[in-house]
Amino acid sequence: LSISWFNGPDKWGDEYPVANGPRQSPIDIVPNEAVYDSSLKALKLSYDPSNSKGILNNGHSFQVDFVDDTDSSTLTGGPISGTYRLRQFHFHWGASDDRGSEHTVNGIKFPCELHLVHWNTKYPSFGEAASQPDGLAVVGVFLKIGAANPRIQKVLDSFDAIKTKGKQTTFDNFDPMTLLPASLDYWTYDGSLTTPPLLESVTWIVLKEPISVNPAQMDKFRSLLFTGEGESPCCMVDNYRPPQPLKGRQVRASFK
Ligand SMILES: COc1ccc(/C(C)=C/C(=O)O)cc1
Ligand SMILES: [Zn+2]
Repeated sequence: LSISWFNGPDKWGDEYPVANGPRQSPIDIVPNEAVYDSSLKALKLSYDPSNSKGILNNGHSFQVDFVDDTDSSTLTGGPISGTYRLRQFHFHWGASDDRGSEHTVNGIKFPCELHLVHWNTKYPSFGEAASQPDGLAVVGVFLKIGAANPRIQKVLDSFDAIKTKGKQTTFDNFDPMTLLPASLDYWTYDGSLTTPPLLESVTWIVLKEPISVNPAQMDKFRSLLFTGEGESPCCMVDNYRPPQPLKGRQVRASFK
């Protein structure tokens, strides 16, 4: 699966017709139009740091992969029923601080967005779950420019070892809980993967409260390359899909 952002999101529809489907992501979240749903449960995230395996430059972002053969790192509660296992987390960011997030809020773009990808254990595998309408649950967290974030530094410090496409390195004992904001208030809606194959299998859970990074930390994201070793270097930036048509979907809020 090699998607290049050069034949950007506008052309994905040629190869992946679902790109123009009824439940595509990301979307623009309009808080005033979100419906408070008192039946929404609190998010329950329970992660085991020993499950973190490695960090990989996959040519369109980087991801931290988790051991997901037991229920030791899970998402329950929130808008979902059953148990979803953490598979990986990754980010999307811009070439400058005025863009980079996939979801927007009242049209506002954040400089970066974190995605924690979980899959429904009612299915036998991640791949199988990814093709089911209730197969995945992704927690989205906005990053804003502000105070330095000591908890993200371990991720950034690994970048020199994964600068180019296909490079990976070990990444032990990392607790993704440390990347979450104080409040777990969220918006939720039915959507899709935001990169090909754009499968419409994601229950999105977007946290209202951003976390912060300082400008130097944000610049570190931009030191990664889309390109492989020995190829003419192309900075890994602007790896975000823009908001897609809501097509009548309702966004619910877990908070008033
Ligand atoms: C089955 O192949 C897949 C490829 C990518 C993805 C993800 C997790 C995409 C995204 O983050 O938008 C899932 C499955
Ligand atoms: Zn993503």
